[in-house]
Amino acid sequence: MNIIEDFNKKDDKKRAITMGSFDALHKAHRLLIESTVEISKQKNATPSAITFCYKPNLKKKNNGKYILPKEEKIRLFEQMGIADLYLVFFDKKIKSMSADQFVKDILVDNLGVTDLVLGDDARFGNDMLGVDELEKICKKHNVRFKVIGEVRINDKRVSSTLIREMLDKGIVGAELEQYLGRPYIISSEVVHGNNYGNKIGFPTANLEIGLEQIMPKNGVYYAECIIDGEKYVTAISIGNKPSVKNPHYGLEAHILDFDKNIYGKKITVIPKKYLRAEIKFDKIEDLVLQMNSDVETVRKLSNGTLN
Ligand SMILES: Cc1cc2nc3c(=O)[nH]c(=O)nc-3n(C[C@H](O)[C@H](O)[C@H](O)COP(=O)(O)O)c2cc1C
Ligand SMILES: Nc1ncnc2c1ncn2[C@@H]1O[C@H](COP(=O)(O)OP(=O)(O)O)[C@@H](O)[C@H]1O
Repeated sequence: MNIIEDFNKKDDKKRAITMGSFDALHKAHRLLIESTVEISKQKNATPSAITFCYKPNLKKKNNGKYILPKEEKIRLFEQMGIADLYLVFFDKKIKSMSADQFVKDILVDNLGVTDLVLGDDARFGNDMLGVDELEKICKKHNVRFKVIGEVRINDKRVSSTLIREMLDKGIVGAELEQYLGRPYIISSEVVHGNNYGNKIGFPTANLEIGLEQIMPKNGVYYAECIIDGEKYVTAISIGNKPSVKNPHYGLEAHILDFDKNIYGKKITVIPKKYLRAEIKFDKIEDLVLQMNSDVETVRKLSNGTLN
């Protein structure tokens, strides 16, 4: 997949394109991308997408927080068959364009767009036009226009806001994934922690999480973890570990039946079920007892002796 960082490079490709912030790359987003890829196949066009770059301090929406880290978002676009991904800052010049100018000057003249696929709530241009007006503009410039209607599951509209609310409530695993249409994963490099885990008999791989990344609510979860392509049953804790010195935010993973040095490795964690809130223990022995009990719960959930 090509990652293109501005709209100025012209070529002679014909493109079917979709556009949006795609914060969660949830089920409705996936339908937009699937439709773009399908149209591209039929029309022999290049399947393309436009999405926003992150500028955490400038992007006020959702306090500058996002669900998908940039790297993960790129991976998902590629996996879904997008060939050209425009990862572009919406700078002053683009912001000041009307929808008509954007379609004509950027989409048609620069990018060679023949087909535009948008969600039913899409709006763009300094005039913030919605899909009815955008359809007319596309017609005028000979761009075929397709709107993907609302996606509802269990009577809820699938949206990035819904996904954010679910993560805030600690909803992960199958329940969350039906709205995402894909596994929910957290991928990061294993870094050094306080070196305390081994001392208390519970080595925990520490994953550093950017403060801009929206995470499931703090607490202990049953999870799986993928290391070098192998899957392991895992107990994770997300939060500030209030019982120990140097409390700081992160994700800690105790991998069951595992004993290897994995510092520096990129590992993937798949949270499956929220178990409990973080507790501030006064005595480390109590923390260890609780962690033992968590591991037993996780083991039972993984072998089906507990639901
Ligand atoms: C399953 C599990 C449950 C945990 N529960 C708590 C908790 O309730 N309270 C807490 O302060 N820390 C909790 N932790 C975090 C531990 O305090 C932390 O893993 C330990 O201090 C080792 O940290 P280190 O890897 O930085 O050395 C938990 C960790 C795991 C893996
Ligand atoms: N079962 C296991 N689960 C997690 N990490 C393990 C396990 N066995 C060995 N390790 C290794 O031990 C490290 C964690 O040990 P720990 O004492 O908690 O140190 P730190 O505070 O640096 O995370 C992991 O980063 C990993 O390299």
